[in-house]
Amino acid sequence: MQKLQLWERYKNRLYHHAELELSVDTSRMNFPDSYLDQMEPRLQKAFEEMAELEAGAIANPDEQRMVGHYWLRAPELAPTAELAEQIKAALASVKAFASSVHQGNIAAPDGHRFENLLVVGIGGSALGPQFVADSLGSAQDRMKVFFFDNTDPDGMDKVLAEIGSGLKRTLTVVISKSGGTKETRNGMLEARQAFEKAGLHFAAHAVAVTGSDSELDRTASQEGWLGTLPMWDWVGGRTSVTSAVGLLPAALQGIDVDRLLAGARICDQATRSRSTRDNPAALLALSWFHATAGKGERDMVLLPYKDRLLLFSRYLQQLIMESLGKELDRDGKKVLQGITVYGNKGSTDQHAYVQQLREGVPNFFVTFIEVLKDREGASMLVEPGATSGDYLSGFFQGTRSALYEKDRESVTITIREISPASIGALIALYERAVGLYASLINVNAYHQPGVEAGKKAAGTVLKLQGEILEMLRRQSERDFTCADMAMTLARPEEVETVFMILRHLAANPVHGVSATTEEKVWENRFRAAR
Ligand SMILES: O=P(O)(O)OC[C@H]1O[C@H](O)[C@H](O)[C@@H](O)[C@@H]1O
Repeated sequence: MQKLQLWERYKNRLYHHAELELSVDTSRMNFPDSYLDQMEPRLQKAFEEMAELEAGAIANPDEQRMVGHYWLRAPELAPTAELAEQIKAALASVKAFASSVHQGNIAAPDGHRFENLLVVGIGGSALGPQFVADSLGSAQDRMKVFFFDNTDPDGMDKVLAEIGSGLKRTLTVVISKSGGTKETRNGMLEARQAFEKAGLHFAAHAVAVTGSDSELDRTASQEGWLGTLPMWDWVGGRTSVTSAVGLLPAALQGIDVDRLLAGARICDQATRSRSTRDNPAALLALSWFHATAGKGERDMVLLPYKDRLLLFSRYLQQLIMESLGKELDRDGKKVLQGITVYGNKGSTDQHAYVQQLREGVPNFFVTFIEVLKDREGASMLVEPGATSGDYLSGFFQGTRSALYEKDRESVTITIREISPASIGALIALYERAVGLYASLINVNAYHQPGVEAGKKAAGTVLKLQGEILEMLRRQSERDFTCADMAMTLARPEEVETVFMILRHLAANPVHGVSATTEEKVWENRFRAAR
């Protein structure tokens, strides 16, 4: 298509929201103009399902749950007055807690204000808080934020080393909706040990965000933590960033959570429109449907031209892939659905994988995110008439054109600046797009049955490890190959798992297991150290 024709298509298709200063440009998606009309009946059905969801329908039938993240930004829309009150009360508690911490009314045991924040969580209980912290943080933050988002001991040591002697002025927020996630429990225990080693009483440094009466809730109350903020079963982990999960860390960091919520609320209003052309989330969902043939046939590459949006693709990976990646559709038919999401940031990726995007396997579409405002304050000229930010803009436009010339399609989202409101709007935009797209492809976006399999299998491995350790200790006079051990435990079919457990045990001193080094690594002999 010629440049001027594309310009016409740009003007024809551009969605712009004046108050949010947000645009969605689908002109570089090659669907015909008739596509929207053709998809209209399916879209209307999706809008209807969304309205039912917002009115409190059981939108997650597998878990018999309502899906209410939109109410978090507009409590008056919650289906009962009681829920509305709970949402308002939780927000008030978040703000009151953060303000007490900032004012020193809730202080470190040495009487000083808390200066650091250690957030312990995983999945939806970490990705949203991390994205918000990274996109909106600054040198003026009220607290410096750190994360434990895994059960990797070395990763935790690295964070603790960074905090160093600052631990005595560190507040720990442990976040888990279910309150039973092992990685988070381990992170909490490791944090507690670090505090105790430093002679500090963990409970005086800890606050929880969790569901009522969860394991974490009970621990927090038995040990007398500083507080507990609620999570509800009608908020999914991956859509929990506008609940206390995201708001408490953000408020403690000093981010204006009211503006974040306001941005999300305004975007929610816009994406409730049943007029497809006026609904930016519907336009995104339709673009995804077009690009992937409604079957995940192409990957979604996210290229935000802004360092502060680096973690957006990681955040969206969970939101999109956990919501859409489903074996069965809502009628129980095998569909193997999903959209693969990856990306970092432009212009950086230009020097990494954009080569393949332009010339290699055409199995993707791009979402560019353009941010008009370069920085606070003035910019130097890096050459006559051009700043670093002008270059960033030039590289964005150049890549968009270069890809389009080679028939690589893209959507561009433009925002004026990075602010709590625009981050809230981006979050809400994608939450809605995922919900609408899930309706279009008839999958339940609000459950994650596949995640349980790995958790159960990990439980089996840990149980087998217990049996192996017991056997090594009981028969400490002898050594075992993995095959011996599997036979001795009467689990010959588990020999590979036994080998992997033994190899890991011997690599770490805590269990007191030693290994010989044989020519073939699977013939190594293991014994309990005497
Ligand atoms: O908040 P939690 O209950 O600890 O859950 C943390 C994460 O764990 C799971 O594996 C789910 O798949 C995620 O959706 C969830 O966000």
